[in-house]
Amino acid sequence: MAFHGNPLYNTAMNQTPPSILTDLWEEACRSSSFPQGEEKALESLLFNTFSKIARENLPGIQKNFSCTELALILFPSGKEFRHGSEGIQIYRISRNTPSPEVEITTSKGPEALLIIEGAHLEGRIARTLSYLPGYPSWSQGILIPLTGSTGDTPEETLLGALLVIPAGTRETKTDTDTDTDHRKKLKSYIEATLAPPFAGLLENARIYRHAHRPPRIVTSHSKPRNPQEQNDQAETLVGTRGGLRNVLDRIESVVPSSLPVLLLGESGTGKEVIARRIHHLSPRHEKPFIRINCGAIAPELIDSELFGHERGAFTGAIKRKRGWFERAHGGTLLLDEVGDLPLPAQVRLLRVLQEGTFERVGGEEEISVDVRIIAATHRDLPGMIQQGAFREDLWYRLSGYPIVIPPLRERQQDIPALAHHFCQRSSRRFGIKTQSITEGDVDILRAYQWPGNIRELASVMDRAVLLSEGGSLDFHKALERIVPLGPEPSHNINPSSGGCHTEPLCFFTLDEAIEEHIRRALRRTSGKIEGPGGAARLLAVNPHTLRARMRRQGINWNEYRPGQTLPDRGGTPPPP
Ligand SMILES: Nc1ncnc2c1ncn2[C@@H]1O[C@H](COP(=O)(O)OP(=O)(O)OP(=O)(O)O)[C@@H](O)[C@H]1O
Repeated sequence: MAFHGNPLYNTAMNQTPPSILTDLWEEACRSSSFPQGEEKALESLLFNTFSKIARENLPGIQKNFSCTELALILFPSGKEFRHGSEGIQIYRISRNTPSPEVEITTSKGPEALLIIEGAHLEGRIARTLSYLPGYPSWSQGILIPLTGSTGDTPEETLLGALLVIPAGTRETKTDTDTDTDHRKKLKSYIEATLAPPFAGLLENARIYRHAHRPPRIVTSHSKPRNPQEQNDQAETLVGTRGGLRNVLDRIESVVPSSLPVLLLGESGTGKEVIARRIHHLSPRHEKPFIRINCGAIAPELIDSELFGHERGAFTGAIKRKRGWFERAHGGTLLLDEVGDLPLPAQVRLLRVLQEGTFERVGGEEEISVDVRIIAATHRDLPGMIQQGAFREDLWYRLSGYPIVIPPLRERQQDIPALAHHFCQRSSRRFGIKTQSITEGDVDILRAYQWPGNIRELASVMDRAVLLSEGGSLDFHKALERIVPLGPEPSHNINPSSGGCHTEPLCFFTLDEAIEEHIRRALRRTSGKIEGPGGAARLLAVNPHTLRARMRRQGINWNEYRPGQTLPDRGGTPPPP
């Protein structure tokens, strides 16, 4: 068999490269092609991602492994599925075609009763396929069932199957033992790495189709409560006709259900705004929306904050306290910076997600809650999984419906609308009437990279409006304040190296550089963190995020308050 004896291939079998999952998820989330059906998503997933996977993780796959055909078999959902095989869709992808095209076959073929009861899933799929005309040799391929949950119930449903036909299968009448062994390894490799994301993709597609099934029923719940709220929503989420359109489509699809949602995006891209939007549009909108910044709670208090505690559970627990899960009952809980959750809390969270139950700290009573979880993070969770800092099972639970929010630099079409929005907001806030934004201004804003994303744009606009004193806006000036053109001599000189201009002698680690940058901001703001003139605005980050970061890096804001003794390091950067 083609992949026979390739040591690199065997190495790849033993690992689950997280980049594969990330690539697939990102591709699946970014793809706006679900409305047109899965074929487009498949095209990009299979031909871009699968070949990337092959290139990066299974060296030699093209020469040696070469699967001749890949097929995705989709089963009709729910009741329809139980009544027969009509409606099975088969997406055949042949790698031998010079310019690959996805061939779609919809089976109107013979009725074949297929009831999924968990056991012998694969045998049943294979049997059903054998009824379909034209694919006699498929039974020799590697069949991976793709299961997921398409509704609010945790029950697993068969969504489809992935069929990989290794080269030579058609010609080979009988497999040798070694071949079978390799096929088994290949199967478990695909199962571990590809099946979950593919199942997620299909689940997403189904939810999307379900939500867009004509005629659409709009319940009174899903309408905004009053015109004011409608205005608020329209005002807070800018970009819905531009770069956020795909995100909006995905939000619309998920709001009717209670599926957990995972918001992925850099800091300041609007994850919290989007989480609020999901809540407001959902049937839960009259119940609480609670946001918790997981990174801002001291690790020893996390359990008690999330799940509550009983009186006397620990020193200082003078009375029973309900945790955030209980308080959010019926509503939505945003777990912001979920990557900062310590591992023991991750275990408890997993249990709530799986069973909907937990106990208060120091308590025995089992409490059940009905809470929609939205998790958000700017961190690389798959990377953290590999380092053992984030549980893989929790990642799968949370990422049932991932939404990737693109950074501002990748959605420049939103810049004019956002700039106008924030210009009006800043003018109102400071009572300063400015001249309007010109095309030249927009060009300047477009040329900037926005590492702090929309939060940074908002604070640049605050600065531009303040500096304008009622005249024209000067974005060169407003941006200069954030990106100083030259180094600040007193802070950027490393005494041990004789200066920072000789790069290799004063190359700080990223953590050191971040720490020093935060300290500089605190020096400027005299220890003020939040609000106008605070370090969070200067750094264009959320104050909670900044506090969490400071705690992690052992920075005490108090040291920078007037009248306090300055820390030893003063203006000196950390040693290289
Ligand atoms: N699409 C948008 N339209 C209008 N304002 C937005 C939009 N996205 C973000 N903002 C504004 O940008 C700021 C940052 O947004 P938000 O706090 O939601 O970002 P985040 O991704 O959750 O950041 P972090 O990861 O640092 O917590 C907020 O003031 C928010 O109102």
